[in-house]
Amino acid sequence: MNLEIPIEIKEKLQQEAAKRIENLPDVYKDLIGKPGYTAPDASLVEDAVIALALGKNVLLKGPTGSGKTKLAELLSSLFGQPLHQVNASVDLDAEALLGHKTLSYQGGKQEIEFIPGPVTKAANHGHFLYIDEINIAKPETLPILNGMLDYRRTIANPFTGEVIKANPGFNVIAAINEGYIGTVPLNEALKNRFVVIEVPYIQGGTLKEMLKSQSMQKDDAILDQFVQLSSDLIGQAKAGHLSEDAASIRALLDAADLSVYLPAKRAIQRAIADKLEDARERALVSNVAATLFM
Ligand SMILES: Nc1ncnc2c1ncn2[C@@H]1O[C@H](COP(=O)(O)OP(=O)(O)OP(=O)(O)O)[C@@H](O)[C@H]1O
Repeated sequence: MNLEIPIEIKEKLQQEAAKRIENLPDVYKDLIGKPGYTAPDASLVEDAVIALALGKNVLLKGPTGSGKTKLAELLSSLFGQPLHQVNASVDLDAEALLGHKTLSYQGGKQEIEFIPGPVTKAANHGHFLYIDEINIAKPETLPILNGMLDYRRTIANPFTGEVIKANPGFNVIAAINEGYIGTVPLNEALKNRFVVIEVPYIQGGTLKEMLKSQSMQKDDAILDQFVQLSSDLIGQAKAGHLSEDAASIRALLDAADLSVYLPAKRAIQRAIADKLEDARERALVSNVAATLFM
């Protein structure tokens, strides 16, 4: 079976992308190749920009696949700053944040060299730091960052004995996915150092616009059905019948893309239902899909 994207679709996508890029102000041009973030309302981006401009740390709080990483990329590009990223995990330790020592050979001589990690690089260069899934990290790891997150904007580097000082332009964005399995409530002292921006799943007309620009599915009526599917899945998740992941926009985009080549119900089964652990949840997603798609 030939799964090559039809040339007309590729060309159309390229033309649309070129048109959008042409109309962008310069600061957005860093986003070329990465479709940007679509906000549920203008105040969300505006509040985050103001908080960052005032030197506050911003905590993006929202369910999986709600666009937190896209928003962090947009914010750093609006400030014209590169983004250094930490993907938190239970194994996250001081070395993964600050850097590590290694042996190097200079002119035949062995030396100990410090390789800076994302926090050190962002602080030294006055860039943005993005800590994704910050509430998955072990609670004892993150207090290392406290000094960097408050007015001191410095921390002692335990590996070199030097002080790491944040240069102007340094900003911190973190993301949490509250209630997700494996996460722990964020330590109060840490949470206290952030301004919180809620990042919900986009809905209705905003979701349709985003799907139109990011999905390969271009059929207006089918996109409307996907928007309705999203709303129904969010409703079921809110009522406690489905886990929040089922309503992820990331999974919805996958389903919409697949629906160009597969019947929509099968696309939804592959991209959304089959990811769920619980058989009843899988059946519920299939039933919701069956009410909307033939
Ligand atoms: N509001 C939005 N604007 C633009 N794209 C979005 C939006 N919401 C979701 N997406 C799309 O959904 C996918 C997931 O987005 P992203 O990785 O930013 O989510 P996330 O909230 O960081 O997810 P996670 O919590 O799983 O890390 C991306 O392909 C992105 O393009």
